[in-house]
Amino acid sequence: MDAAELIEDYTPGDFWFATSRHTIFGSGSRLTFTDTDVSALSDEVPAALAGNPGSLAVGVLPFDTTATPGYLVVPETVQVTGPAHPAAAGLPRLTIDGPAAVRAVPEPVGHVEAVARAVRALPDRGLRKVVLARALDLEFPAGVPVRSVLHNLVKDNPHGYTFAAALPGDRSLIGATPELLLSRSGRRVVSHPHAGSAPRSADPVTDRENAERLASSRKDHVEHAVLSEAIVETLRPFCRNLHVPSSPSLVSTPTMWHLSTMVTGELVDPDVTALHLAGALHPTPAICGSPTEEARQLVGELEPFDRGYYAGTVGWMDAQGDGEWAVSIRCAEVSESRLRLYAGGGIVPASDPKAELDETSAKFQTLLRAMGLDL
Ligand SMILES: C=C(O[C@@H]1C=C(C(=O)O)C=C[C@H]1O)C(=O)O
Repeated sequence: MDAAELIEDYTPGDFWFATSRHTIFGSGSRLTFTDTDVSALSDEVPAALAGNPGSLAVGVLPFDTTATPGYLVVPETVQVTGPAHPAAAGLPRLTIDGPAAVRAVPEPVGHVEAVARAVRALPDRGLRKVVLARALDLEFPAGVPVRSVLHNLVKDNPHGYTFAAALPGDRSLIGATPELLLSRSGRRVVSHPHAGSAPRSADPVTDRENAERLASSRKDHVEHAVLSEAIVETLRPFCRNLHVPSSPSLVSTPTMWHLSTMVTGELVDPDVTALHLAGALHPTPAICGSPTEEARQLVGELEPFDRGYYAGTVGWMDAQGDGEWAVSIRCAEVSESRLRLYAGGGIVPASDPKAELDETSAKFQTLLRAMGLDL
């Protein structure tokens, strides 16, 4: 069965991870690991996989790994097939009945105020960058049509990582992110951090202008450098031959332009697993800030909600320690009848609060489009 057909078998609770290389689909749970200690998970999961060469562990780490448990399962069955695209582009678009209610958390004006406070707080607290997010709560009294949303997300997103993962309490995390936190294949390690953003436009001239403005924006290059430096600093002790391009590249999703840097390296110790490296990198300044602890503190003061599994990581690891972990952004947490959608952006001293609000609105489009909504 190819991935475009496999998507029809998805039901909430399953694991779905589609990349341009392959599609991983896991069902049921043979073992479950849940812990607020990432280093404990990094020990327990490989130990449980050892001796089962074909087995995989799949799941999520939250934004705040000390407050919210990481959640990984060894599925009963795993199917690995080729990439969903190009076949998925030919899937029909599924119609989704609109939500009964939509609520912004905070209201847009509240996010503008929070960004303005963050801009003022940065120099006072010695921060180079902080990432602030907002949420949209959508109510679907007849139940969130998770499979249809995932189907449309897969159809719309040929690149990056389109995912659905089980969360504790019969909830799911669903989204399509462009950003790779970490992959490991044998000794080869890759991280593809993204920071610096501009919206896509249906008008090709405006679209090109947005891209060019981003490519030459000093503010966005500063925001990006804070991130790429942190990734390199964390990976350096683990790697030899770390390759870091001297300047970021312009990349796009169907809804956003970004600056990105493809970092590659070779592991010194081949026993260091993908999950261990992902845990060492997380939370990066793509979704938290720098310095990390001070930024996390400011996020807690300025955001009126718990991020849960947004701005964490989602992925898989096998018995050899290979795996892929994507940054869980452009995503929503789904329960029976409620979908909470999140979007954030990096704030540096040169950030403009209204532009930051617009950036989060543009980032919501990944999920809103998949639901056929124009909000
Ligand atoms: C935090 C998000 O995105 C991150 C923030 C970016 C930015 O500030 O420019 C760009 C890509 C992501 O690393 C999000 O989409 O919610």
